[in-house]
Amino acid sequence: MTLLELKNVTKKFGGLTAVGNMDLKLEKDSILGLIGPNGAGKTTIFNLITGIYRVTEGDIIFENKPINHLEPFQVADAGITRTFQNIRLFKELSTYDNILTACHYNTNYTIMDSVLRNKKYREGEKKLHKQVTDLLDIMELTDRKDLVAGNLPYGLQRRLEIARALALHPKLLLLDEPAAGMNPDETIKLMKLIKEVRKQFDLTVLVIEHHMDLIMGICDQVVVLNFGKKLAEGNTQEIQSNPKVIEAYLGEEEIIC
Ligand SMILES: Nc1ncnc2c1ncn2[C@@H]1O[C@H](COP(=O)(O)OP(=O)(O)OP(=O)(O)O)[C@@H](O)[C@H]1O
Repeated sequence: MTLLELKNVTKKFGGLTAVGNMDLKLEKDSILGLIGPNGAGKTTIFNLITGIYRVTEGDIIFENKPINHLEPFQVADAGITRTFQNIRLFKELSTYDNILTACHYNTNYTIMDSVLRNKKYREGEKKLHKQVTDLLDIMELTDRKDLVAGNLPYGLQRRLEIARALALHPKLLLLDEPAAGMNPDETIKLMKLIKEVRKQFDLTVLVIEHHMDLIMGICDQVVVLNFGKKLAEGNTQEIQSNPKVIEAYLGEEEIIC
């Protein structure tokens, strides 16, 4: 079943076509990798899906409904969350509180309940605490829960961003360069975590990444972009042996991995 579809999507910035006539299908429960050289249009696609940018032309369909007119918070409500290329945590808050702020989105008590500290509020808070504790555990951040997020090592900040995105119970998770700045050991650990959370949360994942070992290690399908256009798509083996991809992108592998 197709969860997300881009139909003939174009995004122009003035005279620059960042994404041109893009068709893309993302099957439910799959992990799709989006790769391509710098400036190929990958992050623009994330910004279009999440409502940060408006399409110039075309449609974005999620669960059979168009979402390209929705505001970012409505896209999140529909079940799509993301992480950012440039980490966007609340750097002064603790690891725990960063996840808690996202979990608060799921509460059903009112301001009045919290002022009165009534049963509904207390039960809601207990549920929140459990959600945060579970996410800390899954992302292996429990022993850092009291640390200020800005002081976490880079790799753990990236894991915290994923934990925060998961707090909204997404159906589709968009990861923008989740392994950027990570060493090989951290990358291997991240790959394992992404596979685990995909299963545990029944997630579909769209991931942008320059680390080819991560893409080739976790993706079911890969789409290669070049100058805002689709250059190739297929499974990891097909992509690795595609001469057009090798020429435009994978030939650079030694530099980017
Ligand atoms: N808000 C914007 N205004 C003008 N041009 C933009 C804007 N956002 C992106 N672009 C341009 O669109 C093109 C695609 O950019 P995009 O960030 O999507 O590429 P990318 O594939 O994600 O690159 P990278 O791997 O470096 O992150 C680039 O030429 C970029 O300069």
